[in-house]
Amino acid sequence: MELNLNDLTKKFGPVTAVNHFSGKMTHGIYGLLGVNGAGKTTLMRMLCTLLEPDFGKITLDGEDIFQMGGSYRKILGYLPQDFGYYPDFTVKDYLMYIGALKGLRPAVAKKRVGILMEKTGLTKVSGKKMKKLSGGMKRRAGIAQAMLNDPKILVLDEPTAGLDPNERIRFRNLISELAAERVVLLSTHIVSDVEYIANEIWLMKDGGIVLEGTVRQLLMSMPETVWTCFADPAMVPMLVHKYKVSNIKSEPDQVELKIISQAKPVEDAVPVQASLEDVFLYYFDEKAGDGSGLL
Ligand SMILES: Nc1ncnc2c1ncn2[C@@H]1O[C@H](COP(=O)(O)OP(=O)(O)OP(=O)(O)O)[C@@H](O)[C@H]1O
Repeated sequence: MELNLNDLTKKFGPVTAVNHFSGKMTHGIYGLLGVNGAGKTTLMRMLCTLLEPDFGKITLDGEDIFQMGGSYRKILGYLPQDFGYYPDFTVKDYLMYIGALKGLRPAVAKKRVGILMEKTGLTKVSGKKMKKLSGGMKRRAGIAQAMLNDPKILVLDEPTAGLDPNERIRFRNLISELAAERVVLLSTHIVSDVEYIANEIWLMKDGGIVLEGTVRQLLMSMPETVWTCFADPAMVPMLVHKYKVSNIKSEPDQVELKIISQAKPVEDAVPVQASLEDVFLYYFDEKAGDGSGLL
Protein backbone atom coordinates (compact mmCIF):
# COMPACT_ATOMS: atom_id res chain seq x y z
CA MET A 1 0.00 0.00 0.00
CA GLU A 2 1.25 3.46 -0.82
CA LEU A 3 -0.48 6.62 0.34
CA ASN A 4 0.90 9.69 -1.34
CA LEU A 5 0.29 13.20 -0.07
CA ASN A 6 1.34 15.33 -2.94
CA ASP A 7 1.94 19.08 -2.56
CA LEU A 8 -1.16 19.63 -0.41
CA THR A 9 -2.30 23.15 0.38
CA LYS A 10 -5.34 24.24 2.39
CA LYS A 11 -6.25 27.81 3.23
CA PHE A 12 -8.91 29.21 5.54
CA GLY A 13 -9.33 32.82 4.42
CA PRO A 14 -5.98 34.50 5.00
CA VAL A 15 -4.60 31.53 7.02
CA THR A 16 -2.61 28.87 5.16
CA ALA A 17 -3.14 25.88 7.43
CA VAL A 18 -1.32 23.38 5.20
CA ASN A 19 1.31 24.67 2.85
CA HIS A 20 2.63 22.52 -0.03
CA PHE A 21 2.87 19.45 2.19
CA SER A 22 4.23 16.26 0.64
CA GLY A 23 4.78 12.88 2.24
CA LYS A 24 4.56 9.18 1.53
CA MET A 25 3.24 6.42 3.80
CA THR A 26 3.71 2.73 3.10
CA HIS A 27 3.57 0.87 6.42
CA GLY A 28 3.91 1.33 10.17
CA ILE A 29 3.48 4.36 12.39
CA TYR A 30 4.08 7.87 11.13
CA GLY A 31 4.35 10.43 13.94
CA LEU A 32 3.18 13.90 12.98
CA LEU A 33 4.88 16.12 15.52
CA GLY A 34 4.20 19.83 15.69
CA VAL A 35 3.17 22.67 17.98
CA ASN A 36 -0.43 23.91 18.21
CA GLY A 37 -1.63 25.41 14.95
CA ALA A 38 1.04 23.68 12.83
CA GLY A 39 -1.71 22.28 10.57
CA LYS A 40 -1.85 18.68 11.84
CA THR A 41 -5.63 18.43 12.18
CA THR A 42 -6.23 20.07 8.79
CA LEU A 43 -3.85 17.60 7.15
CA MET A 44 -5.56 14.66 8.84
CA ARG A 45 -9.02 15.87 7.88
CA MET A 46 -7.91 15.98 4.26
CA LEU A 47 -6.51 12.46 4.57
CA CYS A 48 -9.92 11.38 5.87
CA THR A 49 -11.67 13.11 2.91
CA LEU A 50 -13.48 15.48 5.31
CA LEU A 51 -11.79 18.50 3.74
CA GLU A 52 -10.79 18.94 0.12
CA PRO A 53 -7.37 20.44 -0.50
CA ASP A 54 -7.26 23.72 -2.42
CA PHE A 55 -4.24 22.39 -4.21
CA GLY A 56 -2.48 19.04 -4.45
CA LYS A 57 -3.66 15.47 -4.38
CA ILE A 58 -3.83 12.44 -2.09
CA THR A 59 -3.57 9.07 -3.81
CA LEU A 60 -3.79 5.49 -2.60
CA ASP A 61 -1.82 3.23 -4.90
CA GLY A 62 -2.15 5.86 -7.61
CA GLU A 63 -5.90 6.47 -7.22
CA ASP A 64 -7.25 9.82 -6.01
CA ILE A 65 -8.88 9.17 -2.61
CA PHE A 66 -11.61 11.73 -3.30
CA GLN A 67 -12.56 9.77 -6.43
CA MET A 68 -12.52 6.48 -4.51
CA GLY A 69 -15.28 7.65 -2.15
CA GLY A 70 -16.85 4.75 -0.21
CA SER A 71 -14.20 2.22 -1.13
CA TYR A 72 -11.56 4.43 0.51
CA ARG A 73 -13.63 5.16 3.62
CA LYS A 74 -14.19 1.43 4.04
CA ILE A 75 -10.50 0.95 4.80
CA LEU A 76 -10.13 4.10 6.90
CA GLY A 77 -10.37 4.54 10.67
CA TYR A 78 -10.31 7.99 12.27
CA LEU A 79 -10.09 9.15 15.86
CA PRO A 80 -10.67 12.93 15.80
CA GLN A 81 -9.25 15.16 18.54
CA ASP A 82 -12.71 15.73 20.02
CA PHE A 83 -14.59 12.63 19.07
CA GLY A 84 -18.33 12.75 19.53
CA TYR A 85 -19.90 10.12 21.73
CA TYR A 86 -23.34 9.65 23.14
CA PRO A 87 -23.02 10.24 26.91
CA ASP A 88 -25.95 8.04 27.94
CA PHE A 89 -25.00 5.08 25.73
CA THR A 90 -23.16 2.22 27.36
CA VAL A 91 -19.74 1.48 25.89
CA LYS A 92 -21.06 -1.59 24.13
CA ASP A 93 -24.15 0.16 22.74
CA TYR A 94 -22.05 3.06 21.57
CA LEU A 95 -19.69 0.77 19.67
CA MET A 96 -22.59 -1.23 18.21
CA TYR A 97 -24.18 2.01 17.08
CA ILE A 98 -21.00 3.23 15.37
CA GLY A 99 -20.67 -0.21 13.80
CA ALA A 100 -24.16 0.22 12.32
CA LEU A 101 -23.24 3.70 11.03
CA LYS A 102 -20.20 2.17 9.37
CA GLY A 103 -22.47 -0.32 7.63
CA LEU A 104 -21.38 -3.47 9.49
CA ARG A 105 -23.90 -6.28 9.64
CA PRO A 106 -25.14 -6.75 13.27
CA ALA A 107 -23.48 -10.17 13.66
CA VAL A 108 -20.16 -8.84 12.33
CA ALA A 109 -20.42 -5.71 14.48
CA LYS A 110 -21.11 -7.80 17.59
CA LYS A 111 -18.05 -9.93 16.98
CA ARG A 112 -15.79 -6.92 16.23
CA VAL A 113 -17.07 -5.02 19.28
CA GLY A 114 -16.27 -8.01 21.49
CA ILE A 115 -12.76 -8.39 20.06
CA LEU A 116 -12.00 -4.67 20.27
CA MET A 117 -13.34 -4.23 23.80
CA GLU A 118 -11.04 -7.06 24.84
CA LYS A 119 -8.07 -5.58 22.99
CA THR A 120 -8.57 -2.08 24.35
CA GLY A 121 -9.31 -3.23 27.91
CA LEU A 122 -12.93 -2.09 27.85
CA THR A 123 -14.65 -5.45 28.50
CA LYS A 124 -15.00 -4.77 32.23
CA VAL A 125 -16.74 -1.45 31.59
CA SER A 126 -18.83 -2.53 28.62
CA GLY A 127 -22.09 -1.84 30.51
CA LYS A 128 -20.94 1.52 31.87
CA LYS A 129 -22.29 4.75 30.41
CA MET A 130 -19.84 6.63 28.23
CA LYS A 131 -20.16 9.77 30.38
CA LYS A 132 -18.95 7.83 33.43
CA LEU A 133 -15.69 6.72 31.83
CA SER A 134 -12.31 8.23 32.76
CA GLY A 135 -10.45 10.23 30.09
CA GLY A 136 -8.23 7.25 29.31
CA MET A 137 -11.16 4.86 28.98
CA LYS A 138 -13.01 7.29 26.71
CA ARG A 139 -9.95 7.45 24.46
CA ARG A 140 -9.91 3.64 24.37
CA ALA A 141 -13.53 3.69 23.24
CA GLY A 142 -12.48 6.27 20.64
CA ILE A 143 -9.79 4.02 19.28
CA ALA A 144 -12.12 0.99 19.37
CA GLN A 145 -14.69 2.85 17.23
CA ALA A 146 -11.94 3.82 14.77
CA MET A 147 -10.92 0.15 14.52
CA LEU A 148 -14.43 -1.31 14.01
CA ASN A 149 -14.04 -1.75 10.25
CA ASP A 150 -10.53 -3.23 10.70
CA PRO A 151 -9.06 -0.30 8.74
CA LYS A 152 -5.88 -0.52 6.72
CA ILE A 153 -5.32 3.19 7.37
CA LEU A 154 -5.70 4.50 10.91
CA VAL A 155 -5.63 8.25 11.58
CA LEU A 156 -5.29 9.32 15.22
CA ASP A 157 -5.46 13.02 16.06
CA GLU A 158 -3.74 13.64 19.41
CA PRO A 159 -4.94 10.34 20.87
CA THR A 160 -3.09 10.82 24.15
CA ALA A 161 -4.33 14.36 24.89
CA GLY A 162 -5.29 14.68 28.54
CA LEU A 163 -4.00 11.27 29.60
CA ASP A 164 -1.85 10.78 32.69
CA PRO A 165 1.65 9.31 32.19
CA ASN A 166 0.56 5.73 32.99
CA GLU A 167 -2.35 5.83 30.60
CA ARG A 168 -0.16 7.48 28.00
CA ILE A 169 2.29 4.58 28.10
CA ARG A 170 -0.49 1.98 27.98
CA PHE A 171 -2.10 3.78 25.08
CA ARG A 172 1.20 4.00 23.26
CA ASN A 173 1.66 0.25 23.58
CA LEU A 174 -1.88 -0.36 22.35
CA ILE A 175 -1.30 1.79 19.25
CA SER A 176 1.94 -0.03 18.60
CA GLU A 177 0.12 -3.35 18.76
CA LEU A 178 -2.66 -2.14 16.46
CA ALA A 179 -0.15 -0.82 13.93
CA ALA A 180 0.88 -4.25 12.66
CA GLU A 181 -0.14 -4.55 9.00
CA ARG A 182 -1.59 -1.04 8.91
CA VAL A 183 -0.55 2.48 8.15
CA VAL A 184 -1.04 4.69 11.20
CA LEU A 185 -0.73 8.47 11.19
CA LEU A 186 -0.60 9.81 14.73
CA SER A 187 -0.43 13.51 15.53
CA THR A 188 0.87 14.93 18.77
CA HIS A 189 2.86 17.77 20.24
CA ILE A 190 4.39 15.47 22.84
CA VAL A 191 7.72 14.06 21.75
CA SER A 192 7.59 10.91 23.91
CA ASP A 193 4.26 9.88 22.30
CA VAL A 194 6.06 9.04 19.08
CA GLU A 195 9.72 8.73 20.06
CA TYR A 196 9.50 5.02 20.87
CA ILE A 197 6.81 3.76 18.51
CA ALA A 198 6.95 5.75 15.28
CA ASN A 199 8.79 4.20 12.33
CA GLU A 200 9.04 7.64 10.82
CA ILE A 201 8.55 11.12 12.25
CA TRP A 202 7.37 14.18 10.35
CA LEU A 203 8.18 17.45 12.07
CA MET A 204 5.47 19.86 10.97
CA LYS A 205 5.66 23.62 11.21
CA ASP A 206 3.57 26.35 9.58
CA GLY A 207 1.74 23.82 7.42
CA GLY A 208 4.79 22.06 5.99
CA ILE A 209 7.39 19.45 6.87
CA VAL A 210 10.61 20.86 8.28
CA LEU A 211 12.26 17.49 8.85
CA GLU A 212 11.37 13.85 8.34
CA GLY A 213 12.98 10.52 9.04
CA THR A 214 13.51 7.86 11.68
CA VAL A 215 14.36 8.97 15.21
CA ARG A 216 17.98 8.10 14.47
CA GLN A 217 18.00 10.17 11.28
CA LEU A 218 16.44 13.11 13.09
CA LEU A 219 19.04 12.89 15.85
CA MET A 220 21.83 12.70 13.28
CA SER A 221 20.45 15.75 11.50
CA MET A 222 20.98 18.02 14.52
CA PRO A 223 23.42 20.57 13.18
CA GLU A 224 24.40 21.75 16.64
CA THR A 225 25.86 20.16 19.75
CA VAL A 226 24.00 19.52 22.98
CA TRP A 227 25.99 20.39 26.11
CA THR A 228 25.46 19.93 29.81
CA CYS A 229 27.01 22.27 32.30
CA PHE A 230 26.63 23.55 35.82
CA ALA A 231 26.24 27.26 36.47
CA ASP A 232 25.72 29.67 39.30
CA PRO A 233 21.96 30.46 39.64
CA ALA A 234 22.74 34.12 38.98
CA MET A 235 24.06 33.23 35.50
CA VAL A 236 20.94 31.35 34.39
CA PRO A 237 18.96 34.35 32.99
CA MET A 238 21.95 35.35 30.82
CA LEU A 239 22.40 31.76 29.52
CA VAL A 240 18.67 31.38 28.80
CA HIS A 241 18.72 34.67 26.92
CA LYS A 242 21.80 33.79 24.90
CA TYR A 243 21.24 30.09 24.15
CA LYS A 244 18.58 27.50 23.45
CA VAL A 245 18.26 25.81 26.84
CA SER A 246 16.48 22.47 26.62
CA ASN A 247 16.54 21.65 30.34
CA ILE A 248 17.15 23.37 33.66
CA LYS A 249 17.56 21.40 36.86
CA SER A 250 18.11 23.20 40.15
CA GLU A 251 20.55 21.71 42.65
CA PRO A 252 21.10 23.17 46.16
CA ASP A 253 23.92 25.57 45.18
CA GLN A 254 24.03 25.41 41.42
CA VAL A 255 21.94 24.78 38.36
CA GLU A 256 22.44 22.03 35.77
CA LEU A 257 21.61 23.13 32.24
CA LYS A 258 21.30 21.40 28.89
CA ILE A 259 22.22 23.83 26.14
CA ILE A 260 22.02 23.53 22.33
CA SER A 261 24.82 25.49 20.76
CA GLN A 262 27.44 25.26 18.03
CA ALA A 263 30.12 26.65 20.31
CA LYS A 264 30.89 25.56 23.86
CA PRO A 265 28.61 27.78 25.96
CA VAL A 266 30.69 27.79 29.18
CA GLU A 267 34.19 26.63 30.08
CA ASP A 268 33.31 23.32 31.77
CA ALA A 269 30.42 22.34 29.44
CA VAL A 270 30.48 18.70 28.29
CA PRO A 271 28.98 17.50 24.99
CA VAL A 272 26.18 14.91 25.37
CA GLN A 273 24.00 12.83 23.07
CA ALA A 274 21.05 14.82 21.67
CA SER A 275 17.53 13.57 22.45
CA LEU A 276 14.50 13.90 20.20
CA GLU A 277 13.25 16.60 22.57
CA ASP A 278 16.40 18.59 21.82
CA VAL A 279 15.74 18.22 18.09
CA PHE A 280 12.13 19.34 18.61
CA LEU A 281 13.25 22.33 20.62
CA TYR A 282 15.90 23.19 18.07
CA TYR A 283 13.35 23.40 15.27
CA PHE A 284 10.39 24.81 17.17
CA ASP A 285 11.79 27.15 19.77
CA GLU A 286 10.98 30.81 19.15
CA LYS A 287 14.71 31.52 18.96
CA ALA A 288 14.73 29.53 15.70
CA GLY A 289 13.32 32.84 14.42
CA ASP A 290 13.27 32.64 10.66
CA GLY A 291 11.57 29.26 10.63
CA SER A 292 14.57 27.57 9.02
CA GLY A 293 15.67 26.19 12.34
CA LEU A 294 18.94 28.08 12.08
CA LEU A 295 20.03 30.28 14.89
N1 LIG B 1 -12.12 25.74 9.99
C1 LIG B 1 -11.15 26.65 10.14
N2 LIG B 1 -11.38 27.96 9.89
C2 LIG B 1 -10.42 28.88 10.00
N3 LIG B 1 -9.14 28.61 10.40
C3 LIG B 1 -8.86 27.34 10.67
C4 LIG B 1 -9.83 26.30 10.56
N4 LIG B 1 -9.25 25.12 10.89
C5 LIG B 1 -7.95 25.41 11.19
N5 LIG B 1 -7.73 26.74 11.07
C6 LIG B 1 -6.44 27.42 11.29
O1 LIG B 1 -5.46 26.72 10.55
C7 LIG B 1 -4.24 26.61 11.31
C8 LIG B 1 -3.88 25.15 11.52
O2 LIG B 1 -4.86 24.57 12.38
P1 LIG B 1 -4.87 23.01 12.75
O3 LIG B 1 -6.02 22.78 13.68
O4 LIG B 1 -4.82 22.23 11.51
O5 LIG B 1 -3.47 22.87 13.53
P2 LIG B 1 -3.01 21.76 14.57
O6 LIG B 1 -1.57 21.54 14.32
O7 LIG B 1 -3.91 20.59 14.49
O8 LIG B 1 -3.21 22.50 15.96
P3 LIG B 1 -3.64 21.87 17.39
O9 LIG B 1 -2.48 21.05 17.86
O10 LIG B 1 -3.86 23.10 18.21
O11 LIG B 1 -4.89 21.08 17.15
C9 LIG B 1 -4.49 27.37 12.61
O12 LIG B 1 -4.01 28.67 12.46
C10 LIG B 1 -6.01 27.36 12.73
O13 LIG B 1 -6.45 28.48 13.47
